[in-house]
Amino acid sequence: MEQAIEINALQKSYGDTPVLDNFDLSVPSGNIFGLIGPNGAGKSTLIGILTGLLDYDDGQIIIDGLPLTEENELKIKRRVASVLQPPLLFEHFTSNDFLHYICDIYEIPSEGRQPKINSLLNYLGLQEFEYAKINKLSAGSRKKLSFCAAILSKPNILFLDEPFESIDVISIGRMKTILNQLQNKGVTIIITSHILEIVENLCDDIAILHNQEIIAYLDSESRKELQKDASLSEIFESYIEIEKPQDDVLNWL
Ligand SMILES: Nc1ncnc2c1ncn2[C@@H]1O[C@H](COP(=O)(O)OP(=O)(O)OP(=O)(O)O)[C@@H](O)[C@H]1O
Repeated sequence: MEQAIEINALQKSYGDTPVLDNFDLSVPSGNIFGLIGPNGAGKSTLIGILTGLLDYDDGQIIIDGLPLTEENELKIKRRVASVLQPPLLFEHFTSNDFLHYICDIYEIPSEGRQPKINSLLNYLGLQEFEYAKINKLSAGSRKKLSFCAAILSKPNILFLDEPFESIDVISIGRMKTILNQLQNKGVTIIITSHILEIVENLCDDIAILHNQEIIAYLDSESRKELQKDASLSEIFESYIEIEKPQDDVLNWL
């Protein structure tokens, strides 16, 4: 099976503290891939590295068949898009100007652009904010706008770091519909989320990141087997060894 992303022996530390240690991961092409893990596990750090925003110390990364080197960086950036946490936006642009700017960067033809922008804004409940300055938008609207920008750039690989945080249920449903359509077109989607019910329903393969490495990789076969008797939350808890607090620890409440 072709891999959209291949990571070998990746090392990343902040100062003396390792976050990813001898880290390996492959994501199959066309997968909606869920990366889950406790707070501070390193999910955003990994997404930051894969989107070229963060440096790493050692290791090999191949994205869409191209080794992540300085030479390939621009080519890779043209093939991937991301929604980061917090989303990267230009605060003083209007929503509409921002989306046009993204289209310019990705050389999306100007003909037919506005109807595409409007249909996305409309579909995700952002139409009334078309001419609003981004710094006036709510947290959920900012995230949805960042999602629109990522979709407009027509990526081969889409990185979504906590895409559903602050989003209302109707918009979540619509984002999921868009993601399923993109998958049907062959796009690979990598999602980090703490909302395990969504990950469970939306994702194909799921990996658990903990203690600087992938401690479990659940492909569709192993998920079928494990999820006969347990939800993803229960599976997650069974893998993450967290010291249980004593029952009376919050008696002071
Ligand atoms: N710029 C930074 N400098 C120093 N340490 C950092 C920096 N960014 C992240 N860290 C640390 O790296 C570790 C991994 O952080 P990261 O944000 O990647 O985790 P995460 O899995 O995305 O967490 P969460 O689920 O809470 O968003 C944490 O211990 C965090 O404190």
